Order: sequence, then structure tokens, then C-alpha cells
Amino acid sequence: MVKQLPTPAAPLKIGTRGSPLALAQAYETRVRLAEAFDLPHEAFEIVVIKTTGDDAALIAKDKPLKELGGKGLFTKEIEEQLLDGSIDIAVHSMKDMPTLQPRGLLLETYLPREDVRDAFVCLKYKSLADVPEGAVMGSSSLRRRAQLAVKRPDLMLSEFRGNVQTRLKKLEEGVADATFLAMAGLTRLGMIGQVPATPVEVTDMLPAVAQGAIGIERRGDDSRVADMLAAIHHEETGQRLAAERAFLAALDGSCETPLAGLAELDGNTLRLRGEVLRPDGSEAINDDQSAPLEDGPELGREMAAKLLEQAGKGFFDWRA
Ligand SMILES: NCc1[nH]cc(CCC(=O)O)c1CC(=O)O
Repeated sequence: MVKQLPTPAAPLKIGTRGSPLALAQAYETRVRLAEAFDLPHEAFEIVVIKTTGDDAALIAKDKPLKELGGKGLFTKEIEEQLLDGSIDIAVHSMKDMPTLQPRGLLLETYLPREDVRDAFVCLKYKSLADVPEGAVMGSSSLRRRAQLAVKRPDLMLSEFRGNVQTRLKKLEEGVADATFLAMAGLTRLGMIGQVPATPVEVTDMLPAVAQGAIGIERRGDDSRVADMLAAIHHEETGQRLAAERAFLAALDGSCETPLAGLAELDGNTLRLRGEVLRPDGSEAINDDQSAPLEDGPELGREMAAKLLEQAGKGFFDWRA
């Protein structure tokens, strides 16, 4: 079969969730593809897919995500449509992606990574250090909750979710005094400067594995799409995520477990920082190692094994 580029008459279908951030990520993918192949934007159709995790009724309950069904909550319906050919590619926040994809699908194309840091978001105080004893922090992220519990055991924690706009509204309503959001999301939504957000250095709060990275999933046997995606793949982001996701996979974690990891490149050297925590903040174990770039995934696995060994008995009981 002759390989053909998409046309306005037969557009390539880009599947995405419908949240403002998910849409911004899908539009960015469309712009990069259109520019790489000098095609009109109409050659790419954005297809919005509702997932179980988007169900407003579930989100409103402010329950921990784990109780709502765990892995694949925001991806199952999208991957089904990718497998049955209703869409051709799917755009995801890599932070939310399990380390294994369903049979028949590949997730190996990454766009250039955004700011990896978390942002302290608060209408009253400039930084976490200014927050008075006993204040209420809103977060449903197990990682951020555990990291906060280590740093500021005096603060209260409340479940806090919804898209960025919803969370800001909750702050205005006084549901919580402050929260954390990823800088990447705020940047991609064009909200930097419009919301009271202060970046938190990674030495103060190590980000989630793959934070700030967009991944594009495809069918494994679709060579036309594979060739197209190769043109927009960002290799450095791929190398960093390979190390971080090897670390995550070896810890059997997901975005809903309290662990953090960040790989950075300096020439041909890859530096990996990793952290695992007890959910209540009573203990945090860290490591910081460097290796030749090509050994990134191996370093990720080794670091995971070392942290597991240090953690000792009972540390991971929260996973049961
Ligand atoms: N789990 C939700 C989620 N998944 C990706 C992002 C932000 C964008 C990113 O980190 O790439 C967010 C929201 C947040 O943490 O503020």
C-alpha cells in the first residue's frame, strides 16, 4: 500500500480527553505535525473522548482516585478507540500513563518537555514557608500529600481535584488555603501570570515521574503514523523518560503512588533523582546518581532496587 499523508478530506484523527489542558496538548501536537509536513491544520482532526475519570459525578465526590478504579481511569476509552481505528493517535500527559500499554499499542513519541516543577498556588501567601501552622492544603496527589506531610506535618490536608479552573475556584471559595499544580499545565494553558503561582525548586519538591511531558500513542502496526510521529519526536525527552519510567516500573508505581523521579541530561551524562515516601510522611528515602546516557533505564532499575532494599519491611504496606 502506498503511504499517504493525511488530507483535509481524510484527516488524521487525534484522540484526547476534553479538559482544557488535554485539548491544549492535542492542539500542540496538531501544530507540530502540520508544521513538520507543511500541511493545513484541517489535515488533523481533534476527537474528544470522554473517559471514566472525566465523569463529573465521580470527581465531585473528592474521593481518592484509587477508590474510583485505579490504573487506566483516564485512558481506557481512548485506547479502545485507538485499537478499533476510530482515532489514529492519542495524546496523553505522560505523568498519568501506566508503564505498560495494552497489547497492540505503542507509546514512544514525546514532545519537548515543559517546566518539570510544581507550583505553589495560593491567594494569600507567596510560598509554603509563609503558610501558618494549621492551614489547609488541598491536594489529591499521594506524592504531594506525602511530601507535604514530611515538610510541614503541622498542616491539614484535604482532597482537592478537578481541572485547573475548578481548583482555582475552590481556592477562592476557601475550600483550602493553598494547593500545588504542575507548572507545565499552567504554562500550556497560558495561565502563568494570571494565577498566583510560585515555582517550587525540584530540590524542595521532587516532581512526579514524567511531569511536564506529552506522549503520543499509536497502533503498533501503523507504519504510516510511525513515520509521521518520528518527525516530531523529541529525543532528549525520550531519554529522560526512559530512565524515569524504568524507575517507576521497577517500583510497580503509578501516578497514584507516593514516589517522585527526575532525570536530567548534561551532555552524555544522565542524572537521576528518585524518592519514595510513606503516605503519612513519616519516612522518605532518596537517591541521586549519574550514569552514561545510554544506561539511563538500567540506572532507573538499580535505583528502584536500592530504594526498595533500604525501605525495609512494612514500608510499602500502603500498596496492598
Ligand atoms: N494528574 C493530573 C495531571 N496530569 C498532568 C498534569 C499537569 C501537566 C503535566 O505534568 O504534564 C496534571 C495536573 C497537575 O498536576 O497540576
